[in-house]
This record gives sequence, structure tokens and C-alpha cells, in this order.
Amino acid sequence: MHVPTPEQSAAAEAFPTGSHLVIQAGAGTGKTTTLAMLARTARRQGRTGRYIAFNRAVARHATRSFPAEVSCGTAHALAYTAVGRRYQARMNAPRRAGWRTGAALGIDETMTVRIGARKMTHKALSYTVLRTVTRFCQSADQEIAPHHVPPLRGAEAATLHAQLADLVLPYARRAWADLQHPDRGVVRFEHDHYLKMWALRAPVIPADFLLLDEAQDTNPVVEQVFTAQRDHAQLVLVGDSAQAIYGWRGARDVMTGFDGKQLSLSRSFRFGPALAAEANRWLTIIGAPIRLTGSPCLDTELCTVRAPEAILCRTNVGAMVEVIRQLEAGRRVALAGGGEALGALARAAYDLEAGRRTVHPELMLFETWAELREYAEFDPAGRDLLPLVELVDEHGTEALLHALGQLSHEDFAEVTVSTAHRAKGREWASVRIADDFTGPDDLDEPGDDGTPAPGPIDLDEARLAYVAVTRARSLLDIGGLSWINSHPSGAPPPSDPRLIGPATRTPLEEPKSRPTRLRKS
Ligand SMILES: Nc1ncnc2c1ncn2[C@@H]1O[C@H](COP(=O)(O)OP(=O)(O)OP(=O)(O)O)[C@@H](O)[C@H]1O
Repeated sequence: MHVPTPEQSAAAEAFPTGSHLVIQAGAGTGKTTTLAMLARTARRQGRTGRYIAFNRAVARHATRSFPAEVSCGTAHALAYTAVGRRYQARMNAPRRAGWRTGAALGIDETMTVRIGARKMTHKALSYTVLRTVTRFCQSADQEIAPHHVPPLRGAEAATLHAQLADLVLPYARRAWADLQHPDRGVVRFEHDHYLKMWALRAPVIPADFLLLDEAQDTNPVVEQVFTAQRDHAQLVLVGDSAQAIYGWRGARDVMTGFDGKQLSLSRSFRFGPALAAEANRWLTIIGAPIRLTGSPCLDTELCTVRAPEAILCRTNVGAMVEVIRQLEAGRRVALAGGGEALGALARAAYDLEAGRRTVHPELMLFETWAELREYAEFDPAGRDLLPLVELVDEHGTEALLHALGQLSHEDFAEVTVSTAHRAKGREWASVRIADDFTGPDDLDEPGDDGTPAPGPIDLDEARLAYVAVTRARSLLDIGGLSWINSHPSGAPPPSDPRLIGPATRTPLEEPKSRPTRLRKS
């Protein structure tokens, strides 16, 4: 048993008072250990509670740490018991293509509509209808509304979105009505559907206290159910606002502004002081409520890492580039979460190149590869697709699909490539940040010395950078984030002695982005 830190003791002492609590727990600060301490206190008081985890793996892991008086599970598990199991037969129904569902909802298979300059097929319309229902299910709203219709690539303007919503909403409402029947219907029944149905019933969760883990990324539907329990149960939100990377509510996650006693855990047991200083640089930029201290017994180094255990990328396309580089270097490579998302993008590109339309949600409004290329090159809304276009143009889709086919399982890989999103909650001994974490564009106005001044750092990007740099235990190569060393916001505040660390003094040999060649398969 560890000797609790003063912050862990403060949390354990605040819990028996019954006040609602918000615990800001930085990366690697022993969150589960602390929650287990609270749970043991509750057992002594004869109180029972429930721990709500982000996913099933975390819930299973927590079951081992908590006493039996605390049941561990996900919000979906609660909703399944209350509502979902009635729909079991529908959930087991065979999968079918979304466009067939669209047809069953009345979308005419010969139908092609225009949204501005672009044509939308019946297939694209069907998928958009189903995505609208999913977005409604993740929201705290009572009814399906225009803002649930996803913005589509190539039709971002407000007038075009309004046109799209007029078209989509009647079918989306029909789909939601179809989902209400427990044993028959045409729309495939998914987990988010019964979660929403449960939330709409305003459920009461029987418990003396509720612990909500990873609270910063709670989606609005779960947030709504959870906060509605505050009159009969003690609510404890645990998480890290600086790691809120799903953008459900912009910078104001559920923890920020929650009416409860604010506590924090800032001693990281994952890494040493040098990495804590690097993390603090990002926490300062984000304006986070905490700063980390590293463990003095851990000597985490910031340096160039040639063969890291993990390479963390900003985007899926960046991950693809790294997979190719690592394969070319002869290493066994795993892609965290598998290659499905990238494979789907590559297949969509393949279809467009062959002059066929695709139903990939990102690319479905485009008719040809040339049209997509033009959008990526010239439309500001499409700029983030340019790396995909360049990757496909350089290597060809077949070579990309071939590379994805060579991926290893993580257990057998020498290096794991991951997006920062996928890396959340994980850690590796050595980590390199990939080149696609580029800094902000320069401002139009030059700085005082006449040279171009860098633009402000986007806070969502800073949160992602914080998640990425805090995954390492022993070695961190900040690689693609090295631009922060010369950005005016990147300097550590001189008044804070913890921040004068090797993070800013270690000269990093930045891995420059170099053109990647791939043998055609
Ligand atoms: N007071 C303490 N003294 C020493 N080690 C501790 C203390 N509290 C927690 N730890 C250790 O810190 C590590 C991370 O703790 P824990 O598993 O509780 O965190 P987590 O919640 O799973 O991860 P994270 O904090 O990254 O979300 C574990 O090895 C744990 O034993």
C-alpha cells in the first residue's frame, strides 16, 4: 500500500462529507488508486456506490481495485439493463448496408439531389440520415433538430447545411420512430440508441454516490443523466480538463464550472520532473487548473529517440505516413486500433480515382478524385485533406492498402503507431511525437523584428499535444512539436522553478519531415 500524497489524503478526507467533488487528475497521477481510497472510506461508512467508466476495459480494470460495495460499469451497461435488453433481438439482426436502410425508410434509389454545386446520391443521403440519428443520441436534446445533421465536406456553408437539414430531418425522424419497436424495424439497432432512450426516461440511478471517470470527455447525453442524480447521490467527477479532446462542448467540459468542491492530483507517478516541465508548458498554454510535478525517482529524458516503442501522430494520414516509414525501415509495426479507418479512407480514394462515387462519410459529396483534389488545394475548409491527397498521389491507393495489410498485432510489434486520440489513457516507455503536429501559421503582420510572427496556438491542438507528450515513462522525443521551443507562448514562466527544466534546454535534433518513398506492391 502506498503512502498517500497530501492531495490524495485531501480527496479521501473530503469524500465522507458527502459534498459533490471535482477531482482534476493530471496524467499519471494515480487516479484509480485515489478513487479506490474513496471507495474504502465509503465502505467504512456503510455507503454503496457506482463507478462509471469510459469503456468496458477500464470498468473491468477498476473492478479489481474497488471493494465490492462499488459496482463498476459503463453508462451503456446501466442503460442496457434498464432499456437495451428489450431490444436484444434487433441488435442481433444481420448487418445491412446503410443505403438499404435508407431505401426502407423511403429514400428513392433513383434519387440524386443537389446541395449547392454538389450532387448527393441516395446512398450519401441514407448515411447522413443514420449519422444524424447517432448525433441526436449523443446529445442532451429531447428531439431531432437541424444541428444534429452532420456538416458535410464540400457543403459547409450555413445555407447549404439548412438545405441539407430540410432534406435529411424527415427521414431521420422516421428512423428514430422505427427504432422504438423492440422486435421489428428496418434501422439497425445500436448501443447509442438504447442509451438515448434510457436518458429520455430521466432515470434515477440508485446509489449513495457516483464516481464518473474520464469526466472531461463525457458526452452530453451521459452528462445529462449523471448531473440529474445530484439531489439524491453524492457526485464525484474525476478526470483532466486539459485532456478533453472530443470537443463535445468546446473548452468547457463537464468538470469546468461543475458546482462541487474542486480538488486536484498533480504528482505524476508515470514520469520524472523533466517531462512534467514539458507537460506544464502545455498546461500553461491551455490555462489548465493544475500543473504537474514529476516523480523524483523517475528519470524521464527528453531527447532524440531513434527507435521508440510508440510514435504518436496528429492525424490518421500522419499515422499512415509513419506506418510506411517504419515498414520501410524493416520494423514490425502495429497501428493502435487497427487499420480499419485508414483502409476505409484508402478504399474511398481508390473508388474516386476509378471515377466511382464513395459512401465514405468524409468524401461522399465528391464525384472524382480531381474534384476532391481541387477542394483540398483551394477550399480553406478542405485544407486538412491535403495530406491525404498528397499521400494517395505519391504512393497510390493499392500500395497504401498493401502497407495496411502488413500491420502486426501490438503484442508482436516493435513499434506501435497511434494517433494521439487513440493514445489517450495509455503509456509507453519511449515515445516520439510525429511530424504532423505542426505549429500555427505565421501571422500576416510581421513581429517587432520584422520577421513573420507565429500565430496563436489553437487550444484544442494544445490539449492534444498535452495528451501526446504525457504518454512516455522514460524517453520522450518531442519531434514534431519542437516548434514550441521558438513560439512566444512556449517559454516556461520564469517565476515557476519547476518549469526551468531540460524540456526547454535539451537541444532536440528534430526529425525533419522528409519525402517518404514506398515500393509499389
Ligand atoms: N501515493 C502513491 N505513491 C506511490 N505510487 C503511487 C501512489 N498512488 C498511485 N501510485 C502508483 O501510480 C501508478 C498509477 O496509478 P493508478 O493506476 O492509480 O493510476 P491510473 O488512474 O490507472 O492512471 P492515471 O493516473 O494515468 O489515470 C500506479 O503504479 C500506482 O501504484
